[in-house]
Amino acid sequence: MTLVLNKVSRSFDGVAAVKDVHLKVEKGEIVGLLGTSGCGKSTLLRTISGLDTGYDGVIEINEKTSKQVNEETGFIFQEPRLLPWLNVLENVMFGLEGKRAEKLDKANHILQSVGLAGKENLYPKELSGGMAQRVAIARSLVTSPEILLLDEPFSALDAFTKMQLQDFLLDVWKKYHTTMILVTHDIDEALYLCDRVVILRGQPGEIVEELKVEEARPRNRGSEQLAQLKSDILTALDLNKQSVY
Ligand SMILES: Nc1ncnc2c1ncn2[C@@H]1O[C@H](COP(=O)(O)OP(=O)(O)OP(=O)(O)O)[C@@H](O)[C@H]1O
Repeated sequence: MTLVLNKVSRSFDGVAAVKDVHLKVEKGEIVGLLGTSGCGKSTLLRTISGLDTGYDGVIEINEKTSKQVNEETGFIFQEPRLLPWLNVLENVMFGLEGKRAEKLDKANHILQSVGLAGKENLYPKELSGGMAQRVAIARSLVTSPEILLLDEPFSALDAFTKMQLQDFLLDVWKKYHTTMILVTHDIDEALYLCDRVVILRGQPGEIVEELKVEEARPRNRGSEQLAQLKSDILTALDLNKQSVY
């Protein structure tokens, strides 16, 4: 098991944000965390990454517990957070340690492997939103994280770019089999990408349901199976109301 959360709770100033979360994630799984605003999805992701250590309970990554920033994890935010004074290659090299030649080699390799060859010398202001987010993902992958934590990574993008980036993420997964935890508000995105969708509800947020998405990839975004799962998720979120009009 790559990741285990055992009875994880987090409060801020005595107010509970998440409560008694149990979650197990297998190596190479893509797991979606879905829930309405404020149910603690980002809080959970931050505790897993070690960016937030003020939680109760136990988090194990590869059977080790640590309340430090977990080097096994990479974090992708909603916005790319590239350094504007560095070009694409330098941004990807930024988080690496070691000799410059080795860093260059690794950064060039990852850029090549995720289809960004030829973009090395561009600066962030010259990139589209989608391209910048690809670079952010490459910057994270270059450190070979065991688990990629993605906090609404495509929510700032237009619908078409978003779909392209979802396919980009699946290409990355095919190459590296990186375990991924994806926080999203977008049910279609969760169903297109994830092996399993975990639904949180309430304040404090608690896991209320988990659904497996059995459909083989590449998935058909309009399939009946995904439509049925979407309906199940809306019901679990209490959003599948029949019209009374
Ligand atoms: N640093 C903090 N200090 C105080 N309260 C916080 C802090 N971080 C989160 N919270 C509170 O914890 C609860 C959960 O927040 P969180 O951002 O994890 O929810 P979320 O499900 O990710 O929401 P959204 O979907 O809107 O991003 C909220 O009530 C929020 O106000």
